[in-house]
Amino acid sequence: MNSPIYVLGAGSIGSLLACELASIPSMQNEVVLLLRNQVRAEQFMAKQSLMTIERKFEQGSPKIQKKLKAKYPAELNVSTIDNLIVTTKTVHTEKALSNYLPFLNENSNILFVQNGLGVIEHLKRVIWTDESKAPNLYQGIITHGSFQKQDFHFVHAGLGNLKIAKVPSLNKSPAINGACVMVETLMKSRILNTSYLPYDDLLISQCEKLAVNACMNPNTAILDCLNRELSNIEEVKLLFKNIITECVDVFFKCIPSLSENEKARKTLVVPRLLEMVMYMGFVVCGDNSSSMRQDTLFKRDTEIDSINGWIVKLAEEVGYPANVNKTITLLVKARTQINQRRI
Ligand SMILES: NC(=O)C1=CN([C@@H]2O[C@H](COP(=O)(O)OP(=O)(O)OC[C@H]3O[C@@H](n4cnc5c(N)ncnc54)[C@H](OP(=O)(O)O)[C@@H]3O)[C@@H](O)[C@H]2O)C=CC1
Ligand SMILES: CC(C)(CO)C(=O)C(=O)O
Repeated sequence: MNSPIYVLGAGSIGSLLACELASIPSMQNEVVLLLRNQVRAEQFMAKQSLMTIERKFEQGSPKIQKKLKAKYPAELNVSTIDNLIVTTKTVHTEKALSNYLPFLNENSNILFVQNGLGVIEHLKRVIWTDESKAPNLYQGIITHGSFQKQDFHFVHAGLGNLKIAKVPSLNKSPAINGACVMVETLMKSRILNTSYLPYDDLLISQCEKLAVNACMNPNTAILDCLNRELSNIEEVKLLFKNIITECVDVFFKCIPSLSENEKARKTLVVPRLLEMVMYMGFVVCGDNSSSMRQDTLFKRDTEIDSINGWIVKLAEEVGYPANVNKTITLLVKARTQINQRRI
């Protein structure tokens, strides 16, 4: 790798990716965290610039510690950022990215590893309006589970995978649509289990993950419960079925590339997605407190607008009444404000 990989969003997922990258021999001094401000940078330095990841899925929960470089906007002294991974929550993406736009150009590679949909489309509308000058954009879908134990100390609780695809661009030649060196480097990590897919295949996975998040995240936040507490309740199963039915209708009404895709037609079907949601939510991640419940408990804004809210937004554009997802979205926003008002 002849230029650093910057990680914007050194939280549960960003820190996991940064440490796994730093574990690759050729990358030891080539991973740079982009922290929010000088205070955060000083807090990291107070930890001797060590990031800790506990591998809970391995015998004895071994800790890996990596000494990482870290910068904040005012002290970044480079001409360009060639490779950037964005792992902020979706709701913070635009503001976080705004500090680094002067360093990004049409040759830069940006990988977004986030739940939900709509972020890249939004950034293309408000920042990269001329696609010929936009960076090479990649979308990542991650099923690893990670949570913060202490500042700059995270627990890699669930072993999963990372799927990546190049987001199609009208102005980029097909040659550029292959995996860049940053993606190839991520694929060298055994733990991350990274694969590079055609975009149409990734989009199907992204919709599957959205169905899981659209059911599990808001309802655990609204009802303030662990994932597994929603299991074996007929009313929850019916609610999930209604949420997923609206999601599937919107997928095929609003995303042309999906409606023309035979594989999508066979994969994104309600009964199959309902079983996947309950397996992922109640079994694989049953003991988790969902990221959205954690955000409401810690008085943080949630990603609801990129999940159920994105379904509602697309549905409104075609006059489809996604009333279940609309109600869920409103309830999460009410729960968020109730918690934020509490002393
Ligand atoms: N955690 C998980 O298990 C999973 C998460 N995901 C998805 O991955 C994405 C990231 O989630 P996760 O890692 O859990 O989120 P976290 O909240 O743990 O991390 C987000 C990080 O972004 C940082 N950040 C926010 N604004 C800025 C800014 N302006 N400049 C620099 N840094 C900033 C925060 O910094 P600070 O510490 O200073 O607030 C925080 O460390 C989300 O879309 C999530 O849904 C997907 C699958 C599983
Ligand atoms: C699958 C699930 C719901 C696991 O908690 C998740 O992705 C999240 O919490 O964001």
